Amino acid sequence: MTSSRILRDSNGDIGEHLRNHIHLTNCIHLKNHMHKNKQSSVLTDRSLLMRDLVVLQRSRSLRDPSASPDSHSLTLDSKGLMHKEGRRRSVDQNVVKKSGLRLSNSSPMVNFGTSKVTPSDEMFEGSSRKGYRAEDANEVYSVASVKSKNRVVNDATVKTLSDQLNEVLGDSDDLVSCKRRNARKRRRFRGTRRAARKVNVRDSAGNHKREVSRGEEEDEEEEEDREQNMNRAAPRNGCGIPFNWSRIHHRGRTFLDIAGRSLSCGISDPKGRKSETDMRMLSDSSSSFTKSDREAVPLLVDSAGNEEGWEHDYSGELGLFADDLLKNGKDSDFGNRRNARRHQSFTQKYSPRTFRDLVGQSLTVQALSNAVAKQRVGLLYVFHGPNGTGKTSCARTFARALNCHSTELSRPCGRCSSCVSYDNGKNRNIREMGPVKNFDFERLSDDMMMISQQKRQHLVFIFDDCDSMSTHCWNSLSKIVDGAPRRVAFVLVCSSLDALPHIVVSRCQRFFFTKLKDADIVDSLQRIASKEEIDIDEDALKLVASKSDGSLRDAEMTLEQLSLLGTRISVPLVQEMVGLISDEKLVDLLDLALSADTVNTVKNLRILMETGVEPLAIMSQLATVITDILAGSYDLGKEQHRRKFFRRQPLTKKDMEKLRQALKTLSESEKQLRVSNDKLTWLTAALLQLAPDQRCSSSADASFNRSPLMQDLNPSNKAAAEGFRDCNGQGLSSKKRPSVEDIWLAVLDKVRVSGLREFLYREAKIFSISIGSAPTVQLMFDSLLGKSTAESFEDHILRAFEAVLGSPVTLEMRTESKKDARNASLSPFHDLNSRERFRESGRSEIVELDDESESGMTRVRRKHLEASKNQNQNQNQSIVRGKVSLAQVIMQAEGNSWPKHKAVSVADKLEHDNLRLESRSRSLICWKASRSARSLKLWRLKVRTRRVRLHSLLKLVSCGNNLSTRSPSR
Ligand SMILES: Nc1ncnc2c1ncn2[C@@H]1O[C@H](COP(=O)(O)OP(=O)(O)OP(=O)(O)O)[C@@H](O)[C@H]1O
Ligand SMILES: [Zn+2]
Repeated sequence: MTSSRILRDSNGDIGEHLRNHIHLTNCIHLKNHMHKNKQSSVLTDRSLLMRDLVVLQRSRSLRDPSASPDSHSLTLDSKGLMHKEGRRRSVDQNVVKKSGLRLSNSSPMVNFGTSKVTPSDEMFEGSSRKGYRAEDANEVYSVASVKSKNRVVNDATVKTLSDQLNEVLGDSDDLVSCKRRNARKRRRFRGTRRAARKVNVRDSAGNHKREVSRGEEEDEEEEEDREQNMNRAAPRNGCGIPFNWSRIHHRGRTFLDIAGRSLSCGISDPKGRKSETDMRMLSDSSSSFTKSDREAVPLLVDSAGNEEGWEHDYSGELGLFADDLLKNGKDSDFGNRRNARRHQSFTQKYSPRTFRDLVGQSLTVQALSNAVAKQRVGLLYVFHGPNGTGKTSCARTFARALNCHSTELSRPCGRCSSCVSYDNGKNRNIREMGPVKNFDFERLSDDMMMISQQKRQHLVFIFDDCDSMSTHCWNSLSKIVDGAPRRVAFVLVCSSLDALPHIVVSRCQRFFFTKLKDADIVDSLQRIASKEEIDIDEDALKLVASKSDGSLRDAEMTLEQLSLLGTRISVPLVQEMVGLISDEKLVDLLDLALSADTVNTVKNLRILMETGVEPLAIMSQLATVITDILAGSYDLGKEQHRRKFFRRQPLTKKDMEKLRQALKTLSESEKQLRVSNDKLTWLTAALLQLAPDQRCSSSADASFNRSPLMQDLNPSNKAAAEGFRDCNGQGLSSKKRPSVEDIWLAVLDKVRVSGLREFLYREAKIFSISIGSAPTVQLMFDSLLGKSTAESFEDHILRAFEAVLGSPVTLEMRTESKKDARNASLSPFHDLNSRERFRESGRSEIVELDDESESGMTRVRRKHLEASKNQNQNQNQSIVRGKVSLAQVIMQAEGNSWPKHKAVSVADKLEHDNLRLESRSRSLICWKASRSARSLKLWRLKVRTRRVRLHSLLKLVSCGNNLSTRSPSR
């Protein structure tokens, strides 16, 4: 009953036609006829038929029932289905019986194929095929049936059609001549498969772009051209499905190949291919490639057939094509295909298909869609901009729009034959080249000529990552461009124009693809998340967006990764997944830094770094957190109790100002961090600068302030720094300024070996300490012997310094130069031992090395000088004799109310006597030391110095202003 319904075609002849196709392939064929006759009465049975076809198809994978006494005992995967679809099975039998073929009696299923072919079959098949030449198509099925009857199949392995095909191809080892045929067959088959593959490749994200080997493409083209010619010879009234669909399942021999190519199915298609729906089934019918394309068009499309529950129930080739078809059937931007057999990444699945789908590139989209609408198409386009912003997708959309046939819908419509053939990877008017070095443009001239004969068609070449093209390649492009006919366009895609030759770029319409705004990315992600039913917090989406740096592709990839976790996606989860530090930890770190807790800041930072997070990432996250706090969008309430700086809520105006300064410091340091090889040190230094008190003072001051020393020192020792002021003239609390002696005592205290401690106490003194990004300590010894003794304990000494200063230290040991020694002997203290001299020295001189490469992180050198007991009295002398900065002179001038002329003359003297203003760095070096030491020092400074910083110069100038404007009043 049902079978008769199936066979009843509105034209009355489909049943007859089907007799010619009792073969799996023809199930597909049959399906196509069903599809084509949508309006016919068969329509109502389509879904039923589809199930039948699936059953038929499955039967290919079954054990050959002829080997089994029970022809109806179906096994393996189709078993369940067969039980369920028992009625359908009888239908199939009827179909077969009605066809009146010489089929096996054992089971109708047998006739649709077997899973294993033996060499004897090969021979048999070879001979039986001979008969085919003289006979009509029916005979093929006779052959098939006889073949199946004679098969001895013991193999119960389920094989897909492609497996079987491969096997068939592999079987032909014995015949050399077969190999070539098979190779060709394989290629042809690959051609059909490529339709499927191409879609994937082209849809893929930029990183999976298709790389076309020209040679391969040419081969394919030649092959297709041949087919095209053959197909032209086929009867025009055929159904359009070349017979070689059957061929691939029949290990065709050479003559069959040829016959297959030239034979077209004999059924006429009364409705033709005019309707839009039918056009979707075919390839680009208006192009000259129509007929060759047609054969690779998947045949199993039917929206009615795509019922839930079995739409992906196909296996083997049928499944492959059905899957492709389902995919291609979706012409909207967001498909909702579920349970897809082959996984598509989000970037493939949600790749923009129309201009409307392109996010955040409105100007480009507007210009290009207008160019399409007004037919004002240029020859050369270049799409450039950051990665993952839609350049390639836009190029494809543009190419599709240029070739789209639709007059009603906005182009590209996704429905016309051109659009569909593109989706199937068969539109040869759109050529996409992956990153290529060389490309033979001259070979395109034929294609170009051809396109000029096709109406309303454009030949579009997309060169992805075109910056990889060689000079030769560019030259030939510019040559061909001059003579290119109308309706040819080249779209060059690259991230930067820099690598492209000007001669080409200047002839291009240039479209810059901006980084996408976070809001746009969030919107897109939200759409995907709801389509994919991903449970994700909005804040988490925002974080993903902000982390993807304007690249929607990156964002989509992250979302996909997160979706695999299978739980609700929250901010901390995202942070962990993308290697970010949780906000809580960041605020803790910020709190320590802002409250000048050096040791814990450094410790915490190290712990964070151990998780493998990048210093730059921490820095930018810190900046983000500060911005959030400033904007009031960060809730500090949660962990308030265990924090210092953030304990007070709400933050005062002063606190906010400190945060603002901290943000500024971080943003300045970020530039240095980017170019530095020692990012961690820079980050540490930057963090240590965040403490409010160090804004205009040096980082060293701050380091001292927060070093463990500060907790240990006896306040009475801290008087040494009294009178010192920072460059703004603001006095720093003496409590916060330990003397060098204090440091030395603390260090000695930390030395674990008591003999060593004694020895150092007697023999050594700190010559200088520079604290900043890379603290350096110079220890001075009285004798070479003392120095070499100390050197053998360098590790201990170093550890002691590091413990006190809270960061890695560079230790240099030296002996006093002869000159120093002579001076020392002349000095009133020469008879004192070093320790006593140390004590006597009293006050440190500070030299500011405002190294431009360390902008804002002024390195301070505390020098141990011969002290002057009467500071005022010996002021001039100490300036000249010691190492001082201009800033210090200014401070001194202010502190002592010098008259202007005195300050100026002292400054002048300084300039002449003491200053070395490095041309490149503006480092202010006040140096009074031996020539060799000086050159060493200068060399070290140069190493550290990178660029001139204007604002540092300005700072100097403003210091100078202070000197001249303030002093006169006194
Ligand atoms: N502007 C956009 N609109 C919509 N989707 C986008 C956009 N940009 C990127 N995407 C998503 O990212 C994927 C990759 O985009 P595409 O390859 O076009 O970017 P691209 O700029 O060419 O990148 P690349 O420079 O790395 O090749 C797309 O498939 C899409 O899912
Ligand atoms: Zn279209």
